[in-house]
Amino acid sequence: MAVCAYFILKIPAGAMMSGKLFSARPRCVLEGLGCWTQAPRAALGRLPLQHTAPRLLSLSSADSAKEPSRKKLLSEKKLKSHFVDHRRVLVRGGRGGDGVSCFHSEPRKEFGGPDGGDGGSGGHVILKVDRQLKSLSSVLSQYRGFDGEDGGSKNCFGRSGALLYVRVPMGTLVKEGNEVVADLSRPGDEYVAALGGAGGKGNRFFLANDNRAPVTCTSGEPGQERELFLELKTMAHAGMVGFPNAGKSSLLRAISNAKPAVAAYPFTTLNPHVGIVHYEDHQQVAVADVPGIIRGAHQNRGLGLAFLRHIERCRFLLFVVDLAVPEPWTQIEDLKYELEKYERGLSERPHAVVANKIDLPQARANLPTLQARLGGKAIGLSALTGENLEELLLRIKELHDEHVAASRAQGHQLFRW
Ligand SMILES: Nc1nc2c(ncn2[C@@H]2O[C@H](COP(=O)(O)OP(=O)(O)OP(=O)(O)O)[C@@H](O)[C@H]2O)c(=O)[nH]1
Ligand SMILES: [Mg+2]
Repeated sequence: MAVCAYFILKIPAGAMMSGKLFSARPRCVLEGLGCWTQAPRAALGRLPLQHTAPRLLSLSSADSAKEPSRKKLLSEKKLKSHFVDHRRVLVRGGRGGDGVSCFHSEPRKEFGGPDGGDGGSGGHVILKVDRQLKSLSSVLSQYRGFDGEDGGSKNCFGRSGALLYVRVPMGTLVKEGNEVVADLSRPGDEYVAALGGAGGKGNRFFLANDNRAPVTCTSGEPGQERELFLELKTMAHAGMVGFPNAGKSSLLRAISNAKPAVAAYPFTTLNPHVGIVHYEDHQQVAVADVPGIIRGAHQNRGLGLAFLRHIERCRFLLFVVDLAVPEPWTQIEDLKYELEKYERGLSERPHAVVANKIDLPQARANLPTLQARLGGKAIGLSALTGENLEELLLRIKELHDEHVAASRAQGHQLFRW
């Protein structure tokens, strides 16, 4: 199944304003709020709102000063045609230029000897990471490198073909057949997809003691030809997984400036969306929202699991459950089971459990049981009203900091959006 996707990356204009740890709340919800201070974790459940310094976490917003964006949002269906997360590409290196056979001749120098130059070599086709790209949609189905120029008389060598760069998004996996040949997961990564052909030799090259007038010249070689499969694995720090309608997209809208569609029917989200959460210390955490998973997704029920490739590389996960359904804790078991079916060990990544829709009475009643089952680790909140969002934000930061520390200890390069 061809999974197409599009993700929205919007960095709020207010993000760089000083004194804002986080700024992306819809105005209607938080209008009039001052700022949030970092309260002790135990007390966070009750949301103490304090209008005191120091400003650590601000949900009042730059938005309020900002004019609403007039940019028209694309529907999920349209996004599908804009965002491509896998592509088959035929790449062929440039052909080498031909060598030339000719002889030097000038007045009073009848046998000037061979002077046919070599052809230039063909240009390579190179895949190069471009951090601005977020989809493979700009990648065409075929690329042919630039040909080398033919050689010339008077020992002139042909010019080599220029390199042809194909820009791909960060997180592109290059496969040939079933074999992974390159993983372009860091900024600036390059991969030579097809080598250019060698240039041919002119007759000057064949000059030898026993052959003073060679007429032989060779033609340039064709470039390498390969069929490659590009697969995009979105690179975000956190990946949100949950059943359809759990409120993942609502949550992403609430904590970042991304605008995924929200509706009361399942499978509203068809494409991954990435939103950026901005913290006061200028840290930016990318959070990905993917389509909903249902029980049996590994047997291709619902939208299947193919889109999980977009959270495969997330450093930590957010399990989002709808607390208003009967026995919401079973959702977590089902989600973990499906993740394990997709990739072993995926469900054991560092994670947080987000119990959404706490504003509903039946949800509030379910929270103590869920907490008891999870040892008090669930974060009860409401994406709709904004209740207790800051506990989630702090937990995301905690998980991110742990990941940063672990990466530094192992000497890994950190990636930034
Ligand atoms: N009462 C209440 N409703 C919510 C809350 N969060 C989301 N909803 C509603 O739940 C419905 C589904 O929300 P979405 O954000 O689209 O859910 P989703 O998990 O992204 O769903 P899919 O994209 O289909 O997987 C919408 O009608 C939301 O308005 C909440 O905190 N409280
Ligand atoms: Mg959604």
